[in-house]
Amino acid sequence: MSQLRARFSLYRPAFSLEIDLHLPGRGVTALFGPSGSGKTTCLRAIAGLERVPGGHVSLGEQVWQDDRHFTPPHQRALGMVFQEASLFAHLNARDNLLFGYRRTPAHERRFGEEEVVELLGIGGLLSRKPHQLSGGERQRVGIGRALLTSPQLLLMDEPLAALDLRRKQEILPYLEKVTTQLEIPVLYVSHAPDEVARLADHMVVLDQGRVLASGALNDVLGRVDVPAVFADDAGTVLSVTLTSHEDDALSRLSFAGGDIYVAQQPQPVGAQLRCRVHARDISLSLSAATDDSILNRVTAQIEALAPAPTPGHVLVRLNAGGAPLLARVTQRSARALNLAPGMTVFAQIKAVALLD
Ligand SMILES: Nc1ncnc2c1ncn2[C@@H]1O[C@H](COP(=O)(O)OP(=O)(O)OP(=O)(O)O)[C@@H](O)[C@H]1O
Repeated sequence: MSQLRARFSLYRPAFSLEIDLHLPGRGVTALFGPSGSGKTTCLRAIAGLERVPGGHVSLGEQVWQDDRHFTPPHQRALGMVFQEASLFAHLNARDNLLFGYRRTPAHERRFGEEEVVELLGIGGLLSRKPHQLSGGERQRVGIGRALLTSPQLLLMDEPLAALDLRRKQEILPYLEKVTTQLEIPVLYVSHAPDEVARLADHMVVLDQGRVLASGALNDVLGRVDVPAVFADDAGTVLSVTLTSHEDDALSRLSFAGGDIYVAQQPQPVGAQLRCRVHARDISLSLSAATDDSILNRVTAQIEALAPAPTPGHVLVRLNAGGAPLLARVTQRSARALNLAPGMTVFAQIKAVALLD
């Protein structure tokens, strides 16, 4: 597995970036942070588009930059996808797709045209010029073009940011297919926590040019010391199994920490799903009170507490059968209940968003 290693510093008059990352050579790593935190600059430096003297960038055995050596961007085995797919206006979708493919030596080609066309569902679009495509379709062709250069790393800079919500929903399943079916690591820039929760396996949090956290998605999402960047969206992702469809229009989702009931889901029993649980949707209780209308309640241990970004609140990290959960409660309630690490509590889950 080719690990991505990036270590460099970059100085501008009003901004500096300090990067020292070891990233997994598989799956999707989200590079997350507020506007201006340095995400795009970091990606550009990895691509070689931004000069970072003294830095080191390598993918597995391939050293793209070190003290003695600098591989120019076009010789790095990487594909880039930006917010707007910059397709060649005079070429139809197929010729755009094949642009990089034809320039890639046959023995270096990893994916074929048919495979990529099918994966991205763009078979019906091939004869169209870019202006005859919707924004989402253009983006799918742009992703296809990047893939057909047979990259060993895909860099995506907010590929969905220019699309409205409907188009985003339309393209997300294709992105998921690309990232799960092709064995190609993806570094994915986003400032949308829900997008990250849906797509990423690994996460790096940048703030003001510094790496605040880097690790497995839930380890980072579950940290109580970095949520200022998540603001109101703090929360974790649960991996669950759909274990029954109930006769009152609910489906049961099970994980090691317990069961959760949600509105009936279309997937069959046995399906593996991911769901997002926001800290703002979990309240805590010391007893398993059943005289309220809350349907979902799991037992959990408190692992850590820290001030939440919202005034007057604390974030509580919980362990529910090994799964991390975050709860946001008022400081007043935390004091009244004497919440402390090691305590067993009942986490009442008011809402769950299915990601699949
Ligand atoms: N060419 C440039 N010259 C000088 N400063 C720049 C240049 N490009 C970006 N910056 C500054 O560098 C900082 C980081 O910018 P960058 O685009 O990497 O942030 P970002 O996290 O990708 O932001 P966004 O989410 O808004 O795209 C910002 O303060 C920005 O104003």
